[in-house]
Amino acid sequence: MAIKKRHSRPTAKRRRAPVTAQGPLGPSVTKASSVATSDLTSSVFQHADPLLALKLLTPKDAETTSTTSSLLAVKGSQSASRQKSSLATAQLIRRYHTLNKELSKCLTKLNNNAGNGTKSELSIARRSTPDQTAKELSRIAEIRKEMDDLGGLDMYQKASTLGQSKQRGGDSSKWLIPVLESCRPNMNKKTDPPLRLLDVGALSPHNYKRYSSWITTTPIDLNPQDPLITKMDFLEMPIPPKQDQLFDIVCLSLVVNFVGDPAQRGEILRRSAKFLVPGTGILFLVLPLPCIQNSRYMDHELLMEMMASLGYTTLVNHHFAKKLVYYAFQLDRGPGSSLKKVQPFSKKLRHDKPNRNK
Ligand SMILES: C[S@@+](CC[C@H](N)C(=O)[O-])C[C@H]1O[C@@H](n2cnc3c(N)ncnc32)[C@H](O)[C@@H]1O
Repeated sequence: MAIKKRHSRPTAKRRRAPVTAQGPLGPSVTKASSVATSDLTSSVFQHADPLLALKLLTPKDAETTSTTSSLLAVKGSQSASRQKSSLATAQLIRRYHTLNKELSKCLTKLNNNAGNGTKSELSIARRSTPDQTAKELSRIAEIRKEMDDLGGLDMYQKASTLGQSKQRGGDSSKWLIPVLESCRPNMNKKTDPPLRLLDVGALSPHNYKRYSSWITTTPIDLNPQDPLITKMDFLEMPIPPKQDQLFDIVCLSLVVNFVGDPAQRGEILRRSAKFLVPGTGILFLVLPLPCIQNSRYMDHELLMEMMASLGYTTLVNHHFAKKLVYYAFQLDRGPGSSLKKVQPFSKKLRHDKPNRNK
């Protein structure tokens, strides 16, 4: 189904935003076994189950979410000093993303080798030798070590917080607010029930605080940087069982691109629809501009098709800024209507240009 464009672009006021955090949702985090990482002994590599071997390679005190985000949330065990220059923070963020993606690829391969992949993945995996598995494990240990040396997820988040500081242009909520206002022109912000916003991957619990009279926020993150943020993996967050527990807004600001595994990226988008009120719910999606404008495989039109297949048939608004792209989609699926099985979108070359990202 084609996406309809609804509103013209609002004039976003440049404000830093803040909010009300809601109660705990119940963490879904497990600790991985605490065995030294650097000790890559051949006995580990010879382990019959590569996933078990991987656990043995998990750094001491590393925190992981259970299955879905697997071992991506490596927490820095060393206190690296806070990087101040914007170049340094940008470099750190970029390197962390690259490592995260490579780590996901290695983990997927191992998972397939352990017999947990799809049919076609498994047939490829069956051809991999113990040597290849050992190589994979060794590379995973190297990646983890580098992530840890960088300061882990914690340092990545601190760098990202710097990236959203006032001096660097503020956080992305300032674009969303006028969009929400345009969606609810008749809302009485003082007397109407507040809009419920789920902020996934929140670095601060205060992004919408300024609007707390009409927006109530539930901030969650894999590794909360503030006690008001609930420690929660969105991929494991229980889907609200009742209609009146659904959210009016789900915010995925720079979260989808953070996730290294393409299947998990898709799952995050697919899941978002299950948390929203059908008919009025808004998905706020923020991505780095190159993900849409400089990719060989993805562009604005394909994203529209994918989102429409999930029920997001109205593009309420979008904005291509210098570095980021902002989307507000409305979940149009009516109450009670079930989604047809979504056809998979296979990886197809759309822009065969040498300077485009792979
Ligand atoms: C680049 S930061 C984005 C922060 C903020 N939303 C912003 O716009 O600046 C990505 C955050 O997403 C979080 N994240 C990634 N996957 C997640 C998941 N499955 N559940 C919850 N948080 C997740 C990471 O822990 C990280 O803090």
